Amino acid sequence: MTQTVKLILEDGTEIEGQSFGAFTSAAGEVVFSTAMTGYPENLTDPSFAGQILVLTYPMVGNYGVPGEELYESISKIFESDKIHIAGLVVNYYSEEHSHWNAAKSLGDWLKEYNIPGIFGVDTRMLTKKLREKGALLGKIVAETDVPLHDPNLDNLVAQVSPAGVQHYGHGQHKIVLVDCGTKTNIIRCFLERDVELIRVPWDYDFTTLNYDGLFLSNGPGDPKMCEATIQHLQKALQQDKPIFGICLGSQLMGLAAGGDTFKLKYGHRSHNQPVKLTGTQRCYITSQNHGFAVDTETLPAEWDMLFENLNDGTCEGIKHKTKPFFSTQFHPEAAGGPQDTEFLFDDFLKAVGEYKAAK
Ligand SMILES: NC(=O)CC[C@H](N)C(=O)O
Repeated sequence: MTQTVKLILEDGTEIEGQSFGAFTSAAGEVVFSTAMTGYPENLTDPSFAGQILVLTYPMVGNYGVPGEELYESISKIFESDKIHIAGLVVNYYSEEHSHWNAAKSLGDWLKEYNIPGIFGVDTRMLTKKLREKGALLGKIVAETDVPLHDPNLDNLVAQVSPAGVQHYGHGQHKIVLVDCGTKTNIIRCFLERDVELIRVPWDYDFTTLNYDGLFLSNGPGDPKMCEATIQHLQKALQQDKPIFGICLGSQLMGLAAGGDTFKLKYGHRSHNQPVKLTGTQRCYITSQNHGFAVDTETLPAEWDMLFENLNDGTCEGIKHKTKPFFSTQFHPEAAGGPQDTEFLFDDFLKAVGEYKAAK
């Protein structure tokens, strides 16, 4: 027996569907992802905080949710320690699941974190609407109504960033990871390499630390909310130590460099976004999940666009012309999605090695 719930959008659209997960109401920004798999990764990616996620792949839940396993005290399976989305919208929810490592159903997992899901929604119609009008505010309404709420007005990074400093791994390169809502696969990617990782909160003054390279993580919401990170980063940009940023980290690098960011109409969320490496004809297929982008036109003269999105021409990463600073708007750590650009972690650590050798 399922219960009826509604998805209501700010433009007045009301769609009736069936409840799965928690039978509760929630508001957020409604965004869509065209990735065909990867809901365990997406739902636990802190970058999705405040968002009601519409999955365009028609059948969801059929492979269940894996059980937790730990790796160096972090999750081996998930991208953080909880579900971050505000709600989930699917066409067909598969109540039966089957997979070798499934431990529970998607619906039960959502219930554990009190997150509502709605199924039986024409997600094709909904996605067309979001593409035409842009991302809209919306809410899933069960018994009690809730007001619409724009999560981009909140400092979501402060909500998902850790409270204290943590250390991981033993390696020759000491990397500071500024955690604005990092995906654990970024930590795993570093720990598989020759790295000692110092994970610090988003507003921590890392400029006082002794390190070889600086990494800026992904994270939720509007990058302009991260004033403290931008200020610290501006100091780091005065030095020559290598810096690498992913997604929100790329936007923060752009802002700290003196450039601007803007909100994309409906964002890029999928596992098959084509990006071109500037100065080459080389194209990579990438995993993406973002609603903002660096405005390439506003970048100071000493910076270049590093990658370009081949669908809409927007900036997919930036690079300093002379110093070892670079970033990607896409996710080289994947999880989920293609792993084709994971070599960028090696490129960064190579730059760190070269910096240390030159010193
Ligand atoms: N995945 C991310 O880091 C997203 C960055 C930022 N919150 C955006 O939506 O553009």
